Amino acid sequence: MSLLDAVAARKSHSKVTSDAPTHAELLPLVAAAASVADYGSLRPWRLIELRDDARSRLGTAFAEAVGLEGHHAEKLASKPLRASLLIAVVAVNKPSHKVLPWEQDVATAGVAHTLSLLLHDAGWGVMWRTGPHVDAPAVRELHGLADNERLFGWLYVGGLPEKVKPEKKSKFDPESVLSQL
Ligand SMILES: Cc1cc2nc3c(=O)[nH]c(=O)nc-3n(C[C@H](O)[C@H](O)[C@H](O)COP(=O)(O)O)c2cc1C
Repeated sequence: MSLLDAVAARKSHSKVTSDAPTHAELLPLVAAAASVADYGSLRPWRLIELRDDARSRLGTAFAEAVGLEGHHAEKLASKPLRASLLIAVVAVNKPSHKVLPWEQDVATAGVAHTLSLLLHDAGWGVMWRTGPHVDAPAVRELHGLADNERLFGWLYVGGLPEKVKPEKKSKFDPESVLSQL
């Protein structure tokens, strides 16, 4: 499959099986994703794998963030269990006289998009999720974020279900976004 076809075929998978790539399988994909354009080569990002109990702890942090208890808390706390592997995307704002914070954030987003594409291409189901509690203190604390760090959400990663819903994406007209000066 050409790169063009692989990129065009990417779609998110909200429902995935409990399979997940191993740490060793992730490494070459992360290494390739690190090739995104990065002004000043600051590498203003890092990634954190959440597996097993770490996902439950994230769910507890979600519930703590909104002060929920009982059934509602359980429902919210189960959200991170939708995939066996969550990859937290962390933007790390590095001190720089020439590279603005937003320019660093763009590199971080690029890494997350590229990694999700590579995972998709490797046959995994991926969905990037943030949700309303991504900046909550309990969630930040769980990930051990420093003051110069911000969570850009999680790539939920799992196996592709046998029956994947047929593509419903509407046709996109590139002329609508590509103009000329
Ligand atoms: C930074 C970011 C955060 C997102 N957060 C959520 C989210 O919390 N919940 C959600 O349903 N979709 C979220 N999405 C959108 C999905 O990842 C996905 O792109 C969307 O469902 C459209 O599906 P598609 O990627 O197949 O076009 C987010 C996307 C990005 C880039």
